[in-house]
Amino acid sequence: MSLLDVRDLTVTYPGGAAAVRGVDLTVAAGQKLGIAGESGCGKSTLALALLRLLPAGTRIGGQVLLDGEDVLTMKWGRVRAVRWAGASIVFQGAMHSLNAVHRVGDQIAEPILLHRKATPAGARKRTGELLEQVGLPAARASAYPHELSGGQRQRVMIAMALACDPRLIVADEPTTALDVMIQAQILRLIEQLVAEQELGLIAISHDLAVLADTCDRLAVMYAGRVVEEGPARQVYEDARHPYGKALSEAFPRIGDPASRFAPRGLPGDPPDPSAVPSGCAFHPRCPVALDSCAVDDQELRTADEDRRAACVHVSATRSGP
Ligand SMILES: Nc1ncnc2c1ncn2[C@@H]1O[C@H](COP(=O)(O)OP(=O)(O)OP(=O)(O)O)[C@@H](O)[C@H]1O
Repeated sequence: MSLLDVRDLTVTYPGGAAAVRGVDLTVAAGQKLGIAGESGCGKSTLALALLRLLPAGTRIGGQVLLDGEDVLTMKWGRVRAVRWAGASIVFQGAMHSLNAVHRVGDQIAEPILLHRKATPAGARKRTGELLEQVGLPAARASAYPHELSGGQRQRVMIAMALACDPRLIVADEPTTALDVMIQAQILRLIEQLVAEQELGLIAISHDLAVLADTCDRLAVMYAGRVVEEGPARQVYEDARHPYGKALSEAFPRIGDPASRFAPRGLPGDPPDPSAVPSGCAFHPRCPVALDSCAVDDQELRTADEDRRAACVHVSATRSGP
């Protein structure tokens, strides 16, 4: 059984924005899945739906099976426990997620006291261990968030996410606000923790190159759907869906000086989720769209062993459009 098994997940915000439209995903213990897509494609909504963190009135359909238990139908008391010990989220912008008036050690200790029923001394000890695990001295527990650098704060967020020994970490743009060197350090840290503890990881980013470097598998989202999925490097280097291709060409290719100087942009924007185009949602921006693409929607189908893509061209030729 997979650690996480998402089946036909749909999310519709109050007002009718269909931000996630029928997503299937699996993550095994020790596996790192990257989710890529431009801003507005539904990546954060998907992450929030996994732990039922969406605003009241949002309609969620499908199943989110964490160790076989459906998060979407469990009682709220159980959901709160699962949010720490089952799956934890590391958000972007640690400054906004940490409470400015409390010492970081107290913030890490809080879920340990609450969900692990630890004694204050036990929680303090565990907090020190967690800080060291993320590469900070245990004594930094007494610091306030503003006394730490951006990278250190993000390390604290990771320590907090690990506080109750979750099985799955969801990292939503965890390094976006950091400079490139610190980004790389934080990503290496997440990779190392995932490997050591056999955690599952969902890493969310608009940057396919970063995800290809960090993850085992990649799912590309467009207009609330996964349009392409497969082994990370293969999806990055040889995408089968025209959107995956455009996205990988929009970023400099690591180790390829020619493309570093000529990243191609992707004209237009993802659609408003309240008015998703008919047929394949990508057709208005697609360079290889057929007339039928405005009418016929495409399901994800096997493009090659271990790879899936939702494009009319995929079944026509093995190497795609
Ligand atoms: N509370 C809300 N009510 C209505 N629509 C929303 C709400 N939150 C997000 N949306 C819409 O849902 C769509 C998906 O947003 P989401 O934040 O999930 O995308 P994303 O791919 O994570 O983008 P980003 O990288 O900018 O976070 C967007 O069009 C957004 O405007």
